[in-house]
Amino acid sequence: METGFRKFTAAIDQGTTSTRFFIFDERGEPVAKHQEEFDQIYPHAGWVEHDPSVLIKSVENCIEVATGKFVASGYNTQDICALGITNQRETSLVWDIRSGEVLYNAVVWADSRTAHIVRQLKLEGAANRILSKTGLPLSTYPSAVKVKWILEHSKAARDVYEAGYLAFGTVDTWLLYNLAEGHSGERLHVTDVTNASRTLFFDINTLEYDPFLTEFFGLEKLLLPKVASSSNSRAYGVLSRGPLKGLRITGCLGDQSAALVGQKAFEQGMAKNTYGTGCFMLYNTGNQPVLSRNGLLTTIAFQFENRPPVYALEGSIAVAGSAVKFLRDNLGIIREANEIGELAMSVQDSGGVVFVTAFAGLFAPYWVDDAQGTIFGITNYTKKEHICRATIEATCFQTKAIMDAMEKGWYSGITIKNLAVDGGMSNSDECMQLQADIIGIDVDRPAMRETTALGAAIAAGFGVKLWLSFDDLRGVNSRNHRKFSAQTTPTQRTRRFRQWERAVAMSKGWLTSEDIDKEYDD
Ligand SMILES: Nc1ncnc2c1ncn2[C@@H]1O[C@H](COP(=O)(O)OP(=O)(O)O)[C@@H](O)[C@H]1O
Ligand SMILES: O=P(O)(O)OC[C@H](O)CO
Repeated sequence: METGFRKFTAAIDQGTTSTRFFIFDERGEPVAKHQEEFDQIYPHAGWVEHDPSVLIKSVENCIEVATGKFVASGYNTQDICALGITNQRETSLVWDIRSGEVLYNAVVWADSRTAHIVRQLKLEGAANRILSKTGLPLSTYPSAVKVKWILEHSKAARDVYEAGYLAFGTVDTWLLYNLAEGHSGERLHVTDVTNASRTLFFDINTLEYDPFLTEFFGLEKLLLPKVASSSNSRAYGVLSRGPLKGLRITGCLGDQSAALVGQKAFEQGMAKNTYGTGCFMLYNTGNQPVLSRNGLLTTIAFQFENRPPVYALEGSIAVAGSAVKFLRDNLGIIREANEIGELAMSVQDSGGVVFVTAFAGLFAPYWVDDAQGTIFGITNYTKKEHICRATIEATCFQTKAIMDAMEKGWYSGITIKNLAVDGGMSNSDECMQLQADIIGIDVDRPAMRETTALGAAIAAGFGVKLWLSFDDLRGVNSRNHRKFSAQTTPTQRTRRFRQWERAVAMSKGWLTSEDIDKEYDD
């Protein structure tokens, strides 16, 4: 049994596929955790929703079970000094601020039902202005278009909007609204700068909502959450129920930002790549937002209290672990996600198969709405092992395309010397070896790969002054990194990547404008 006074930090990690709760010690080692996968709702092709009440329930369960384990190990909950929240970004919810009644399922970031709205909005010629304010392209990915769709299709939401009571939130805001309260017992409607920077309502230069943007989307009456720094001693209140009731919440940030913090990539020039449901590379550009001309996003990486924001260039891949899940749940090629690596490596190569996993168009650096998942190069020789390999390679090739886009940009003189990785798919040695083989630089994986949750816990720890400077984190999550080095020649890499690029080019234009404009009944 552990004795003695220790300071623990806790983190809720509400991801796309699962929810987790962690309690970390001061070296960033998890001492208790619980994780639950929850149902994805796919009402039509390209649509993805989450049940808002399931999100809350899964967080409550995870807190309850992990806290039970913590106490059973002899620890005292009084020694947990702060809680951080991190979440899938862009996923959008609306509710009646008077009653808390939710008015539609959460429309998930990867959902592409808004392709027709985006096509129309692009015709208005404001895309460049929007990009320079928000760092985001007009696409199906950010929140604004999802909310616009909800208002066009849900009478209940529209009525509450017209009456001026429709609250909007990303998942962090939704959780804080339901599971927390302010220091005077008030209900919270709050978010952090990183989540706000994914909505298309927020100007990342001024750190304020921009009326031009809400007007552009026709959403002037929407109630937007207050925006606070990612590490903040007061804005996020305390937990209002459960075994950790009263625990201060002093960290809140989007999951990709949290992973950057968890990897301790605090300085300009540091980058990380997180292989979760999707895969997201963030490159720290310091205190200046840098706009990309090569299909990357500009985002707020994090902002600690009383400090200026830190920005990042981001390469977002919509489908990574979700393609592994697709092989498991839809095709039945594997029974468990962790089988894919071994199967992929049991063949010498993909046997000429290239899988463009554009389940809902392609994100960075391509931004193609009219692509759909396409498998090229199938022959009589093709076995499921080749498909497994091509599935992993799809994420690895997109990662290479993003690295190229970052390095090609004249704006920052970026060279990435090694790639810090984490997230579900990074658990597979085989996936990480294939990644190194495709990019030709070292892949660096920490032993403790729950960096997203750790990043939220670090933000929370700063909010209660557990740590005062980034130097204080020297001992946190620094043990046992593993390096994967390329076992390919430059010629092999170039040849394989060209084949991938050819496949991407051929997958474009599969959906016609008629397909895109097709509306389903709600
Ligand atoms: N050993 C593995 N090999 C390949 N993919 C994996 C492995 N373990 C998990 N995954 C994939 O990683 C994803 C989950 O990663 P995670 O970081 O938990 O995602 P999220 O935060 O989006 O919920 C799943 O889609 C799963 O298919
Ligand atoms: O659930 P993840 O980890 O793939 O992350 C989702 C992203 O935040 C979406 O932008």
